[in-house]
Parts: sequence; C-alpha cells; structure tokens
Amino acid sequence: MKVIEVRNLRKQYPNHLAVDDVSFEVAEGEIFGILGPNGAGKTTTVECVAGMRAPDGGTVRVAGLDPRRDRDELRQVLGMQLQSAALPEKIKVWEALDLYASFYADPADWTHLLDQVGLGHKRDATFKSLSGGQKQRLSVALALVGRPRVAVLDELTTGLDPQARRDTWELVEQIRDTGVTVVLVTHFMEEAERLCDRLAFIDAGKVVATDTPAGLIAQVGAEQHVRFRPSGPLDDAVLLALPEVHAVVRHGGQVSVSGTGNLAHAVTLTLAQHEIIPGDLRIEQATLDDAFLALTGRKLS
Ligand SMILES: Nc1ncnc2c1ncn2[C@@H]1O[C@H](COP(=O)(O)OP(=O)(O)OP(=O)(O)O)[C@@H](O)[C@H]1O
Repeated sequence: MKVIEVRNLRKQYPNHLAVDDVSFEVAEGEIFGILGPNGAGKTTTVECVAGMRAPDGGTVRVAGLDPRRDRDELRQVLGMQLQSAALPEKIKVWEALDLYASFYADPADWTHLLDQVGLGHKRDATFKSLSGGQKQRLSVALALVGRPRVAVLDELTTGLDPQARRDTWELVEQIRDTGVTVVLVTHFMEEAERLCDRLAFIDAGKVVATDTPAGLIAQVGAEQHVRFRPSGPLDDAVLLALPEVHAVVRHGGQVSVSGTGNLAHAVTLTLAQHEIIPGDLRIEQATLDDAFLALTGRKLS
C-alpha cells in the first residue's frame, strides 16, 4: 500500500528552481531513500512532503492527506527529523521529549524511546553536552515521539564518525522493524545501499531514476569484475559462454572476468560445476556511485 505519493512536485525559491519535477511513491513499511548530491533539492522535497513548505506545483499525499491543507492530521501521521535539531542549548534530554510528547494526543512512552535510541543514560543531560551522534539520536527520538506511521530522516549521519554512523544505521533498521515507514534523505552511497529497499536518485531538482539499489546498478549495466586464481585448468570459453560475461583476461595465474548482471554468482557457480576453487577471490561490484555517474554524468560526492 502506498503511504506517500508525490506527483510532479515543483518548488521555486526567489532566485532558484530547487525542485523542478519530482515524482515518487513510498510503500508502507519500506525504507525509501532520496539520494543526490548537495543542492539537488532533497531537503526541499521532504519539506514539501512534511507540509513545511508550500509547493508551487504538483501534488503531495501522505496517507491520503494533503500536507498543506490537513496539517493537524498530518502531524499525527508523519514525524520529521530535521537536519540540525534546533533545540535550546540548556534544555535537558527528558524536557525536550516531554515537550514534544505534549504536542500529541497519544504519544509514545518516551522513556522506552530513549532506551531504543541508546540515550537512556543521558536523560538528565543538557542538549549542549551531547555528542554529535547523541544529538542525532535525540532528534530521531523526537521524530518518533508522536508514534508516526512515516518518519522522515534528513541527512541523519552527516558529521558522524564511522562507528556512530553504523550505530545509527542499526537504529533506522530497528525503526523500520517496528512497522514505521522511513524516508531517508542522504548523499551517502553506502548508507543508501545498506538501508534502502528502494530509492530515488535526485539531481538538479529532478528524479533521474527510482528502483532498488541493485536495480539501479543493473539499469546502467555498470561493468563488474571478478578476479581469482583457479585451482586447476580452466578454458576461457567456459566463462565466455555465460551471458553475464563480457571478457576474460589473464595476468600470469590470475583470471580477471568482467561483465554485468549477477556476474559473481554466475562465475562462482560455473567454477563450482567444474570443480575449480577460486583462490584469492576478489569481487569488484559496481556501486550506486557508478550508477549515479552513468545516469547524470556527475559524481554523488
Ligand atoms: N529558503 C531558500 N531560499 C532560496 N534558495 C534555497 C532555499 N533553500 C534551499 N535553497 C536552494 O535550493 C537548492 C536545493 O536545496 P535543498 O536544501 O533542497 O537541497 P539538498 O539536496 O537537500 O542539498 P543539501 O544536501 O546540501 O541540503 C539549493 O541550491 C539551495 O541553495
């Protein structure tokens, strides 16, 4: 079931067309990513979805609601985590949650939420004293306090160190496991690849493609490589007969196979059928970066 429908969204700032033509749908229960370089129009798009900005064209529906017309109802359905939580420095963690909970008729138990985001021990800490990762986690808890059906998380892991980033990814997966639909705005390819069920590539205010991460990579037919040292004699023709394989090159004892689609699977299966063990196996998969570059001529970052 679709929980978000965006059709031909357009948003013009005084001197800049930030969103030109954006359409996508988000199914209930999925993690949907919006991936694109800085300034692509991602934040403006989700601000229109959350009713924080008025579009100049197109339609947006969230659980059948018009975010501008049905603002009060929307607040009960959609929780938005903002790029930088604008909380007063001296507010305590529990005070922020208590305040946000007071906006809702039936808020979540925020003590439980605090534990869920790993901040149970920071209940009495001031906002100012939290680390970057802890501030992000608090902003996620604040987005969830109204028990939303949809949580919009904008640049959640920007500025976090690799460990804090991975911890935050786990948190996003936990949120989805509780049945909340997640819209994730990001310009990190690894983040989108790891978390998103489907994603939209946005560039210069337009959706370039929407698909699963694997589907986007397959769409552009980006070349992949499998390298190995065969444990026994192997005729190149065996590999070249596979539809996924484009070329086989040898360097000394190493075989390098390039191709597209499910290349690694096809090659390793064939080797197994010929009772050959691939030593020093290396698989270089195409990435979302490669797909974005192929589709837009631009790098993501
Ligand atoms: N309030 C505003 N007034 C004028 N221009 C704006 C405003 N907000 C954003 N823009 C411009 O619109 C474009 C899209 O901005 P937006 O924040 O939606 O992009 P983004 O993809 O989220 O980028 P980032 O990852 O850098 O936040 C940018 O060029 C930005 O400078």
